[in-house]
Amino acid sequence: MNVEEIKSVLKEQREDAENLMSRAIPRDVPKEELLTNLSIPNVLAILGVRRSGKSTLSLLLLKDKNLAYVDFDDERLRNLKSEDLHMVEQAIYELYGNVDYILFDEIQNIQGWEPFVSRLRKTKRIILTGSNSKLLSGELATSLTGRHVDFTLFPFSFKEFLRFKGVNYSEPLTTRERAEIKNYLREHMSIGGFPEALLLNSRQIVNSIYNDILFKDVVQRLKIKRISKFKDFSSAVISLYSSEVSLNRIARMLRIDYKTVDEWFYGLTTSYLIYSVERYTGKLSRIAENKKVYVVDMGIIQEVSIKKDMGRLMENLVAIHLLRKNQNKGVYFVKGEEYEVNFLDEKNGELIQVTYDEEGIKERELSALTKASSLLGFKPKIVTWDMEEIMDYNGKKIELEPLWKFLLR
Ligand SMILES: Nc1ncnc2c1ncn2[C@@H]1O[C@H](COP(=O)(O)OP(=O)(O)OP(=O)(O)O)[C@@H](O)[C@H]1O
Repeated sequence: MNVEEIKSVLKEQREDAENLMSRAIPRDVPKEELLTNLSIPNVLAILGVRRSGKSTLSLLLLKDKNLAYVDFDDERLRNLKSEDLHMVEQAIYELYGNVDYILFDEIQNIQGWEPFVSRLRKTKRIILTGSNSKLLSGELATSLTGRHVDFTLFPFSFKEFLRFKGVNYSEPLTTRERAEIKNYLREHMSIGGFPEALLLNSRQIVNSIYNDILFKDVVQRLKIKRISKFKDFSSAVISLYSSEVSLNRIARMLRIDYKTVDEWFYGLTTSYLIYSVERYTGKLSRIAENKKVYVVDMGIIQEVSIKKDMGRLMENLVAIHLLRKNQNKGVYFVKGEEYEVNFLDEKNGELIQVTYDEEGIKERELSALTKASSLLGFKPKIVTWDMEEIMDYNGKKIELEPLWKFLLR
Protein backbone atom coordinates (compact mmCIF):
# COMPACT_ATOMS: atom_id res chain seq x y z
CA MET A 1 0.00 0.00 0.00
CA ASN A 2 1.12 3.56 -0.60
CA VAL A 3 0.14 6.81 1.10
CA GLU A 4 -2.55 7.62 -1.49
CA GLU A 5 -4.24 4.23 -1.00
CA ILE A 6 -4.14 4.57 2.78
CA LYS A 7 -5.59 8.06 2.47
CA SER A 8 -8.53 6.77 0.49
CA VAL A 9 -9.22 4.09 3.12
CA LEU A 10 -9.04 6.70 5.91
CA LYS A 11 -11.42 8.93 3.98
CA GLU A 12 -14.01 6.15 3.86
CA GLN A 13 -13.42 5.40 7.54
CA ARG A 14 -14.04 9.07 8.31
CA GLU A 15 -17.42 8.87 6.56
CA ASP A 16 -18.31 5.69 8.46
CA ALA A 17 -17.34 7.39 11.70
CA GLU A 18 -19.57 10.36 10.92
CA ASN A 19 -22.43 7.94 10.27
CA LEU A 20 -21.82 6.12 13.55
CA MET A 21 -21.82 9.39 15.45
CA SER A 22 -25.03 10.66 13.92
CA ARG A 23 -27.09 7.83 15.45
CA ALA A 24 -25.12 7.17 18.62
CA ILE A 25 -26.85 6.90 21.99
CA PRO A 26 -24.90 8.70 24.78
CA ARG A 27 -23.08 6.31 27.13
CA ASP A 28 -22.88 6.50 30.91
CA VAL A 29 -19.15 6.97 31.34
CA PRO A 30 -17.12 9.46 33.40
CA LYS A 31 -16.51 11.72 30.42
CA GLU A 32 -14.63 14.52 32.17
CA GLU A 33 -12.37 12.09 33.99
CA LEU A 34 -11.53 10.27 30.77
CA LEU A 35 -10.76 13.49 28.94
CA THR A 36 -8.57 14.71 31.80
CA ASN A 37 -6.60 11.50 31.55
CA LEU A 38 -6.04 12.11 27.90
CA SER A 39 -3.18 14.52 28.44
CA ILE A 40 0.18 14.51 26.70
CA PRO A 41 2.06 12.12 26.95
CA ASN A 42 -0.70 9.96 28.41
CA VAL A 43 -2.52 7.40 26.28
CA LEU A 44 -6.16 6.54 27.01
CA ALA A 45 -7.00 2.90 26.31
CA ILE A 46 -10.67 2.02 25.90
CA LEU A 47 -10.90 -1.72 26.25
CA GLY A 48 -13.73 -4.23 26.31
CA VAL A 49 -15.50 -7.01 24.51
CA ARG A 50 -15.80 -6.84 20.72
CA ARG A 51 -18.73 -4.74 19.42
CA SER A 52 -19.47 -3.16 22.80
CA GLY A 53 -19.23 0.31 21.24
CA LYS A 54 -15.64 1.32 22.02
CA SER A 55 -15.04 3.23 18.77
CA THR A 56 -18.40 4.95 18.98
CA LEU A 57 -17.73 5.99 22.57
CA SER A 58 -14.28 7.32 21.65
CA LEU A 59 -15.78 9.31 18.79
CA LEU A 60 -18.48 10.66 21.11
CA LEU A 61 -15.86 11.70 23.68
CA LEU A 62 -13.90 13.61 21.05
CA LYS A 63 -16.92 14.97 19.22
CA ASP A 64 -15.88 18.63 19.24
CA LYS A 65 -12.17 17.98 18.97
CA ASN A 66 -9.77 18.17 16.13
CA LEU A 67 -9.51 14.40 15.59
CA ALA A 68 -8.05 11.86 13.15
CA TYR A 69 -9.39 8.31 13.11
CA VAL A 70 -7.75 5.09 11.93
CA ASP A 71 -9.42 1.68 12.22
CA PHE A 72 -6.83 -1.09 11.94
CA ASP A 73 -9.57 -3.73 12.06
CA ASP A 74 -10.30 -2.77 8.44
CA GLU A 75 -9.43 -5.69 6.15
CA ARG A 76 -7.66 -3.26 3.81
CA LEU A 77 -5.19 -2.24 6.51
CA ARG A 78 -4.67 -5.77 7.82
CA ASN A 79 -1.44 -6.36 5.92
CA LEU A 80 0.32 -3.24 7.08
CA LYS A 81 3.61 -3.80 8.91
CA SER A 82 5.04 -1.65 11.66
CA GLU A 83 7.52 -0.20 9.16
CA ASP A 84 4.54 1.05 7.09
CA LEU A 85 3.10 3.10 9.94
CA HIS A 86 4.96 6.26 8.88
CA MET A 87 2.74 6.16 5.77
CA VAL A 88 -0.35 6.10 7.96
CA GLU A 89 1.02 9.15 9.75
CA GLN A 90 1.64 10.86 6.43
CA ALA A 91 -1.90 10.01 5.25
CA ILE A 92 -3.34 11.43 8.50
CA TYR A 93 -1.54 14.76 8.01
CA GLU A 94 -2.54 15.01 4.36
CA LEU A 95 -6.18 14.18 5.08
CA TYR A 96 -6.78 15.83 8.42
CA GLY A 97 -4.03 18.46 8.71
CA ASN A 98 -2.24 19.01 12.00
CA VAL A 99 -4.67 17.34 14.43
CA ASP A 100 -4.48 17.37 18.24
CA TYR A 101 -6.19 14.02 18.82
CA ILE A 102 -5.75 10.63 17.15
CA LEU A 103 -7.96 7.59 17.66
CA PHE A 104 -6.46 4.21 16.74
CA ASP A 105 -8.88 1.29 16.70
CA GLU A 106 -7.34 -2.16 17.27
CA ILE A 107 -3.79 -1.03 16.50
CA GLN A 108 -2.65 -4.22 18.23
CA ASN A 109 -3.32 -5.96 14.89
CA ILE A 110 -0.01 -4.47 13.73
CA GLN A 111 2.88 -6.27 15.35
CA GLY A 112 5.42 -3.88 16.85
CA TRP A 113 3.08 -0.86 16.88
CA GLU A 114 4.27 0.45 20.24
CA PRO A 115 7.27 2.62 19.30
CA PHE A 116 5.04 4.40 16.77
CA VAL A 117 2.48 5.33 19.43
CA SER A 118 5.21 6.05 21.92
CA ARG A 119 6.64 8.66 19.56
CA LEU A 120 3.28 10.19 18.55
CA ARG A 121 2.04 10.59 22.11
CA LYS A 122 4.74 13.19 22.73
CA THR A 123 2.86 15.68 20.59
CA LYS A 124 -0.66 14.23 20.18
CA ARG A 125 -3.39 13.09 22.52
CA ILE A 126 -4.02 9.44 21.73
CA ILE A 127 -6.89 7.04 22.34
CA LEU A 128 -6.42 3.35 21.64
CA THR A 129 -9.28 0.87 21.56
CA GLY A 130 -8.88 -2.87 21.86
CA SER A 131 -10.82 -6.02 22.55
CA ASN A 132 -7.96 -7.71 24.34
CA SER A 133 -6.92 -6.84 27.85
CA LYS A 134 -3.31 -7.56 26.97
CA LEU A 135 -3.23 -4.65 24.53
CA LEU A 136 -0.80 -2.77 26.70
CA SER A 137 1.13 -5.58 28.26
CA GLY A 138 3.49 -6.53 25.46
CA GLU A 139 7.20 -6.10 25.96
CA LEU A 140 7.36 -2.91 23.93
CA ALA A 141 4.37 -1.49 25.72
CA THR A 142 6.46 -1.26 28.85
CA SER A 143 7.65 2.01 27.34
CA LEU A 144 4.08 3.23 27.93
CA THR A 145 3.95 1.96 31.50
CA GLY A 146 2.58 4.48 33.88
CA ARG A 147 1.60 6.59 30.93
CA HIS A 148 -1.73 5.05 30.07
CA VAL A 149 -5.12 4.89 31.67
CA ASP A 150 -7.47 2.01 30.92
CA PHE A 151 -11.22 2.16 30.83
CA THR A 152 -13.31 -0.98 30.32
CA LEU A 153 -16.48 -0.56 28.30
CA PHE A 154 -19.24 -3.15 28.57
CA PRO A 155 -22.25 -3.62 26.26
CA PHE A 156 -25.27 -1.40 27.11
CA SER A 157 -26.31 -1.40 30.76
CA PHE A 158 -30.02 -1.59 31.61
CA LYS A 159 -30.05 2.18 31.93
CA GLU A 160 -28.51 2.59 28.47
CA PHE A 161 -30.88 -0.08 27.13
CA LEU A 162 -33.84 2.00 28.34
CA ARG A 163 -32.31 5.13 26.80
CA PHE A 164 -32.00 3.23 23.52
CA LYS A 165 -35.69 2.28 23.79
CA GLY A 166 -36.59 5.92 24.46
CA VAL A 167 -37.98 5.08 27.92
CA ASN A 168 -37.63 7.79 30.48
CA TYR A 169 -39.53 7.29 33.72
CA SER A 170 -39.09 9.43 36.76
CA GLU A 171 -39.67 8.17 40.29
CA PRO A 172 -42.03 7.47 41.90
CA LEU A 173 -43.26 5.09 39.21
CA THR A 174 -46.94 4.36 38.70
CA THR A 175 -48.11 0.75 38.93
CA ARG A 176 -48.29 0.60 35.15
CA GLU A 177 -44.76 1.97 34.73
CA ARG A 178 -43.47 -0.51 37.29
CA ALA A 179 -44.96 -3.38 35.32
CA GLU A 180 -43.56 -1.97 32.07
CA ILE A 181 -40.08 -1.55 33.44
CA LYS A 182 -40.03 -5.18 34.54
CA ASN A 183 -41.03 -6.18 31.02
CA TYR A 184 -38.13 -4.14 29.65
CA LEU A 185 -35.85 -5.83 32.15
CA ARG A 186 -37.04 -9.26 30.95
CA GLU A 187 -36.32 -8.16 27.40
CA HIS A 188 -32.85 -6.91 28.36
CA MET A 189 -32.17 -10.21 30.10
CA SER A 190 -33.16 -12.02 26.96
CA ILE A 191 -31.39 -10.03 24.24
CA GLY A 192 -28.54 -8.49 26.27
CA GLY A 193 -26.85 -5.18 25.55
CA PHE A 194 -24.86 -5.35 22.33
CA PRO A 195 -25.95 -2.18 20.48
CA GLU A 196 -26.24 -3.94 17.12
CA ALA A 197 -28.41 -6.71 18.56
CA LEU A 198 -30.78 -4.01 19.81
CA LEU A 199 -30.68 -2.02 16.59
CA LEU A 200 -31.74 -5.07 14.61
CA ASN A 201 -33.67 -6.64 17.48
CA SER A 202 -31.95 -9.93 16.76
CA ARG A 203 -30.35 -12.61 18.86
CA GLN A 204 -28.86 -13.93 15.64
CA ILE A 205 -26.49 -10.95 15.82
CA VAL A 206 -25.51 -11.94 19.36
CA ASN A 207 -24.60 -15.35 18.05
CA SER A 208 -22.44 -13.93 15.30
CA ILE A 209 -20.69 -11.57 17.76
CA TYR A 210 -20.07 -14.57 20.02
CA ASN A 211 -18.51 -16.53 17.16
CA ASP A 212 -16.35 -13.56 16.18
CA ILE A 213 -15.08 -13.29 19.75
CA LEU A 214 -14.22 -16.98 19.80
CA PHE A 215 -12.49 -17.06 16.45
CA LYS A 216 -11.01 -13.61 15.95
CA ASP A 217 -10.20 -12.77 19.56
CA VAL A 218 -9.27 -16.13 21.01
CA VAL A 219 -8.59 -18.86 18.41
CA GLN A 220 -6.51 -16.62 16.16
CA ARG A 221 -4.62 -14.90 18.96
CA LEU A 222 -3.79 -18.08 20.85
CA LYS A 223 -3.35 -20.06 17.61
CA ILE A 224 -5.73 -22.77 18.82
CA LYS A 225 -5.84 -25.84 16.59
CA ARG A 226 -8.53 -27.99 18.23
CA ILE A 227 -11.33 -25.62 17.33
CA SER A 228 -14.28 -27.88 17.97
CA LYS A 229 -12.96 -28.88 21.42
CA PHE A 230 -12.37 -25.23 22.20
CA LYS A 231 -15.99 -24.42 21.26
CA ASP A 232 -17.18 -27.16 23.62
CA PHE A 233 -14.96 -25.72 26.31
CA SER A 234 -16.34 -22.22 25.83
CA SER A 235 -19.95 -23.50 25.91
CA ALA A 236 -19.16 -25.42 29.11
CA VAL A 237 -17.72 -22.32 30.80
CA ILE A 238 -20.60 -20.08 29.70
CA SER A 239 -23.13 -22.65 30.93
CA LEU A 240 -21.53 -22.29 34.37
CA TYR A 241 -22.55 -18.60 34.59
CA SER A 242 -22.95 -17.46 38.21
CA SER A 243 -21.23 -20.61 39.52
CA GLU A 244 -17.84 -21.57 40.82
CA VAL A 245 -15.69 -23.11 38.12
CA SER A 246 -13.14 -25.81 38.64
CA LEU A 247 -10.84 -25.96 35.65
CA ASN A 248 -9.72 -29.40 36.80
CA ARG A 249 -13.27 -30.69 36.52
CA ILE A 250 -13.78 -29.18 33.08
CA ALA A 251 -10.46 -30.69 31.98
CA ARG A 252 -11.58 -34.14 33.13
CA MET A 253 -15.05 -33.76 31.67
CA LEU A 254 -13.84 -32.73 28.21
CA ARG A 255 -10.71 -34.91 28.35
CA ILE A 256 -8.31 -32.04 27.77
CA ASP A 257 -5.12 -31.51 29.73
CA TYR A 258 -5.19 -28.92 32.50
CA LYS A 259 -2.55 -26.67 30.94
CA THR A 260 -4.63 -26.28 27.77
CA VAL A 261 -7.81 -25.60 29.73
CA ASP A 262 -5.99 -22.99 31.76
CA GLU A 263 -4.70 -21.30 28.60
CA TRP A 264 -8.15 -21.35 26.96
CA PHE A 265 -9.74 -19.90 30.09
CA TYR A 266 -7.17 -17.12 29.96
CA GLY A 267 -8.20 -16.55 26.32
CA LEU A 268 -11.89 -16.17 27.25
CA THR A 269 -10.96 -13.75 30.05
CA THR A 270 -8.57 -11.55 28.11
CA SER A 271 -11.14 -11.20 25.32
CA TYR A 272 -13.59 -9.92 27.99
CA LEU A 273 -16.12 -12.64 27.17
CA ILE A 274 -16.12 -13.83 30.74
CA TYR A 275 -15.20 -12.28 34.06
CA SER A 276 -14.13 -14.17 37.12
CA VAL A 277 -14.86 -13.00 40.62
CA GLU A 278 -12.64 -14.09 43.50
CA ARG A 279 -13.51 -15.01 47.03
CA TYR A 280 -13.10 -12.22 49.57
CA THR A 281 -10.23 -12.98 51.91
CA GLY A 282 -9.98 -9.60 53.60
CA LYS A 283 -6.42 -8.72 54.35
CA LEU A 284 -5.28 -12.33 54.38
CA SER A 285 -3.01 -13.51 51.62
CA ARG A 286 -4.79 -14.85 48.57
CA ILE A 287 -5.03 -18.59 48.26
CA ALA A 288 -5.52 -20.05 44.82
CA GLU A 289 -9.01 -21.49 44.66
CA ASN A 290 -12.11 -21.64 42.56
CA LYS A 291 -13.50 -18.46 41.10
CA LYS A 292 -17.05 -17.63 40.15
CA VAL A 293 -17.61 -16.98 36.51
CA TYR A 294 -19.90 -14.42 34.88
CA VAL A 295 -20.63 -13.75 31.23
CA VAL A 296 -20.27 -10.24 29.78
CA ASP A 297 -23.68 -10.23 28.07
CA MET A 298 -27.03 -11.80 28.90
CA GLY A 299 -27.79 -12.46 25.23
CA ILE A 300 -24.75 -14.72 24.99
CA ILE A 301 -25.92 -16.81 27.95
CA GLN A 302 -29.34 -17.17 26.31
CA GLU A 303 -27.76 -18.29 23.04
CA VAL A 304 -25.17 -20.67 24.46
CA SER A 305 -26.39 -22.13 27.72
CA ILE A 306 -29.18 -24.68 27.78
CA LYS A 307 -29.96 -24.12 31.45
CA LYS A 308 -31.76 -20.88 32.20
CA ASP A 309 -32.41 -20.28 35.82
CA MET A 310 -33.93 -16.92 36.71
CA GLY A 311 -31.97 -16.59 39.99
CA ARG A 312 -28.67 -17.26 38.25
CA LEU A 313 -29.51 -14.95 35.35
CA MET A 314 -30.29 -12.16 37.83
CA GLU A 315 -27.01 -12.84 39.65
CA ASN A 316 -25.07 -12.60 36.38
CA LEU A 317 -26.68 -9.25 35.60
CA VAL A 318 -25.84 -7.92 39.08
CA ALA A 319 -22.22 -9.10 38.68
CA ILE A 320 -21.77 -7.30 35.37
CA HIS A 321 -23.40 -4.17 36.81
CA LEU A 322 -20.96 -4.16 39.75
CA LEU A 323 -17.94 -4.89 37.57
CA ARG A 324 -18.93 -2.12 35.17
CA LYS A 325 -19.54 0.38 37.95
CA ASN A 326 -16.34 -0.45 39.83
CA GLN A 327 -14.23 -0.99 36.72
CA ASN A 328 -13.48 -4.60 37.70
CA LYS A 329 -12.11 -3.73 41.12
CA GLY A 330 -13.33 -4.58 44.63
CA VAL A 331 -16.03 -7.11 43.68
CA TYR A 332 -15.89 -10.46 45.51
CA PHE A 333 -18.02 -13.34 46.65
CA VAL A 334 -18.05 -14.21 50.32
CA LYS A 335 -17.82 -17.72 51.66
CA GLY A 336 -17.30 -18.76 55.26
CA GLU A 337 -17.81 -22.07 56.98
CA GLU A 338 -21.48 -21.49 57.62
CA TYR A 339 -22.43 -18.85 55.14
CA GLU A 340 -22.19 -17.80 51.52
CA VAL A 341 -23.12 -14.43 50.04
CA ASN A 342 -23.18 -13.63 46.32
CA PHE A 343 -21.30 -10.32 46.35
CA LEU A 344 -19.30 -7.89 48.35
CA ASP A 345 -19.19 -4.46 46.72
CA GLU A 346 -16.23 -3.19 48.70
CA LYS A 347 -16.37 0.40 47.47
CA ASN A 348 -20.02 0.77 48.36
CA GLY A 349 -19.68 -1.22 51.59
CA GLU A 350 -22.53 -3.58 50.65
CA LEU A 351 -23.03 -7.33 50.95
CA ILE A 352 -25.46 -8.37 48.26
CA GLN A 353 -27.54 -11.50 47.98
CA VAL A 354 -29.55 -11.99 44.79
CA THR A 355 -32.85 -13.86 44.97
CA TYR A 356 -35.66 -14.51 42.57
CA ASP A 357 -38.32 -14.02 45.19
CA GLU A 358 -40.93 -16.13 43.51
CA GLU A 359 -38.91 -18.95 45.01
CA GLY A 360 -39.25 -17.23 48.39
CA ILE A 361 -36.48 -15.69 50.45
CA LYS A 362 -34.97 -18.54 52.35
CA GLU A 363 -34.11 -18.58 56.03
CA ARG A 364 -30.66 -19.88 55.02
CA GLU A 365 -30.00 -16.74 52.92
CA LEU A 366 -31.11 -14.35 55.64
CA SER A 367 -28.98 -16.01 58.23
CA ALA A 368 -25.91 -16.14 55.91
CA LEU A 369 -26.29 -12.49 55.06
CA THR A 370 -26.62 -11.28 58.64
CA LYS A 371 -23.77 -13.50 59.82
CA ALA A 372 -21.44 -12.19 57.11
CA SER A 373 -22.58 -8.64 57.76
CA SER A 374 -21.81 -8.86 61.48
CA LEU A 375 -18.44 -10.47 60.88
CA LEU A 376 -17.24 -8.21 58.09
CA GLY A 377 -19.05 -5.01 58.98
CA PHE A 378 -20.75 -4.34 55.62
CA LYS A 379 -24.41 -3.39 55.01
CA PRO A 380 -26.66 -6.32 54.03
CA LYS A 381 -28.89 -6.09 50.96
CA ILE A 382 -31.07 -8.49 49.01
CA VAL A 383 -31.69 -7.80 45.35
CA THR A 384 -35.10 -9.24 44.50
CA TRP A 385 -37.29 -9.41 41.43
CA ASP A 386 -40.12 -7.43 42.92
CA MET A 387 -40.04 -7.09 46.70
CA GLU A 388 -39.16 -3.76 48.21
CA GLU A 389 -38.96 -3.25 51.96
CA ILE A 390 -36.69 -2.94 54.94
CA MET A 391 -36.78 -6.28 56.67
CA ASP A 392 -36.01 -6.88 60.29
CA TYR A 393 -34.21 -10.17 60.83
CA ASN A 394 -33.14 -11.00 64.40
CA GLY A 395 -32.70 -7.32 65.14
CA LYS A 396 -30.68 -6.65 61.95
CA LYS A 397 -32.09 -4.44 59.17
CA ILE A 398 -31.86 -5.84 55.64
CA GLU A 399 -32.78 -3.78 52.60
CA LEU A 400 -34.75 -5.56 49.88
CA GLU A 401 -34.49 -3.82 46.51
CA PRO A 402 -35.95 -4.87 43.15
CA LEU A 403 -33.37 -5.61 40.46
CA TRP A 404 -34.58 -2.87 38.09
CA LYS A 405 -34.19 -0.26 40.81
CA PHE A 406 -30.78 -1.57 41.83
CA LEU A 407 -29.61 -1.36 38.22
CA LEU A 408 -30.90 2.18 37.71
CA ARG A 409 -29.48 3.63 40.89
N1 LIG B 1 -23.64 4.44 21.58
C1 LIG B 1 -24.17 3.77 20.55
N2 LIG B 1 -25.40 4.09 20.08
C2 LIG B 1 -25.93 3.41 19.05
N3 LIG B 1 -25.33 2.39 18.42
C3 LIG B 1 -24.09 2.05 18.83
C4 LIG B 1 -23.47 2.71 19.91
N4 LIG B 1 -22.27 2.15 20.10
C5 LIG B 1 -22.16 1.19 19.18
N5 LIG B 1 -23.24 1.12 18.40
C6 LIG B 1 -23.47 0.17 17.27
O1 LIG B 1 -22.68 -0.99 17.51
C7 LIG B 1 -21.75 -1.21 16.44
C8 LIG B 1 -20.40 -1.52 17.04
O2 LIG B 1 -19.89 -0.36 17.63
P1 LIG B 1 -18.36 0.01 17.65
O3 LIG B 1 -17.72 -0.22 16.33
O4 LIG B 1 -18.24 1.34 18.27
O5 LIG B 1 -17.87 -1.12 18.67
P2 LIG B 1 -16.39 -1.58 19.00
O6 LIG B 1 -16.42 -2.05 20.39
O7 LIG B 1 -15.43 -0.50 18.67
O8 LIG B 1 -16.25 -2.78 18.00
P3 LIG B 1 -14.92 -3.63 17.62
O9 LIG B 1 -14.60 -4.42 18.83
O10 LIG B 1 -15.38 -4.48 16.48
O11 LIG B 1 -13.86 -2.64 17.27
C9 LIG B 1 -21.76 0.07 15.61
O12 LIG B 1 -21.71 -0.27 14.25
C10 LIG B 1 -23.06 0.74 15.94
O13 LIG B 1 -24.02 0.33 15.00
